[in-house]
Amino acid sequence: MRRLAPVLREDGVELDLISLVRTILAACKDISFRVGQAELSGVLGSTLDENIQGETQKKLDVLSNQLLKDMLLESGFVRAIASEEEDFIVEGEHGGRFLVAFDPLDGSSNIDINSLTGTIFSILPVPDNKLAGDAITESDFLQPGRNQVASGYVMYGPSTILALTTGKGVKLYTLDKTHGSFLLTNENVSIPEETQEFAINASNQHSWQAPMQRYVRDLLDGKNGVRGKRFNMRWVACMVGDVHRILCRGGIFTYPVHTDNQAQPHKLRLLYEANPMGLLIEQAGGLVSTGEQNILDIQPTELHQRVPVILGSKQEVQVCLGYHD
Ligand SMILES: O=P(O)(O)OC[C@H]1O[C@](O)(COP(=O)(O)O)[C@@H](O)[C@@H]1O
Ligand SMILES: [Mg+2]
Ligand SMILES: [Mg+2]
Repeated sequence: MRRLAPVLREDGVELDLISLVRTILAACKDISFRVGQAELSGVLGSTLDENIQGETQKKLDVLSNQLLKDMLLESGFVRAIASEEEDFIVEGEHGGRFLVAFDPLDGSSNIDINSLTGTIFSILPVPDNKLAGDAITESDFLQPGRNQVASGYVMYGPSTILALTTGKGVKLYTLDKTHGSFLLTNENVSIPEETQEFAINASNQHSWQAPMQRYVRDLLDGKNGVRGKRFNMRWVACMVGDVHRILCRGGIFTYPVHTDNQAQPHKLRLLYEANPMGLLIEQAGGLVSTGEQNILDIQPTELHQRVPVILGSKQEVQVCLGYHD
């Protein structure tokens, strides 16, 4: 099986970007080890702190953030980082040509129950108008998802798996823990266009808007309803796990608008959840939307901006969007 770097070189990926991806993966290998050690290395449980989004930080959220932040900022390839666990951007070397936004540990509520978690990353170019010595500001990160030069996730499950796109399709790599290399295990991920599987947190049903209510009701009606087929439901409570399932066998995933929480009507974050996952899904032949527009076309206005998300198998997402027209 082939290793990551030669595969990326063959895809024509520039050397600095390959080195940057390898830096992210070095941190992820460390996170993977610590997730596996769990109770044995005292990393389970919460800290006494909250992040800027008002969520209690788990010890592994903080640890994973620190590992990624330190390794990226010392790498020389990264000009600045943005993270779910950092209130503001953090600047690195002045020479770096890339910006990295990441969710250091996705699916935090799964940490203490030994269930799926992951790291999500988005790599953006430093804007052309920035000279080598110029300070990077938050606005430099506010680029549409289409600008991403690469995105991916590392999933910490029974195997540690990397899903990566550099704009030429999506490839999966599995971490061989015997010698620490990510080896190519699927060179061309392709999401089936149709599906009979959906993922939504149904406990929020009371607060969905009318189109989503109608769409899910029709799914639940099964064979005798307007859809004429039975749908199955899955919910991992970790976006990485749900997106991974969709890359493997199709499906639709949505975290829609909540009408009962005006202060925070959306859950998922644009820069380090929706955009990187959006690029992966699109590159694998799927579709991503807020219900109104393609997620990758959104012009971000805030670092920790949240958006509604509908993604997955092309035809099923189109059906769902039909209810929103
Ligand atoms: O707990 P809920 O409401 O089902 O939400 C689950 C969603 O929240 C998230 O866990 C948010 O990610 P974090 O753990 O990084 O905050 C997603 O991964 C997942 O899809
Ligand atoms: Mg997350
Ligand atoms: Mg997180």
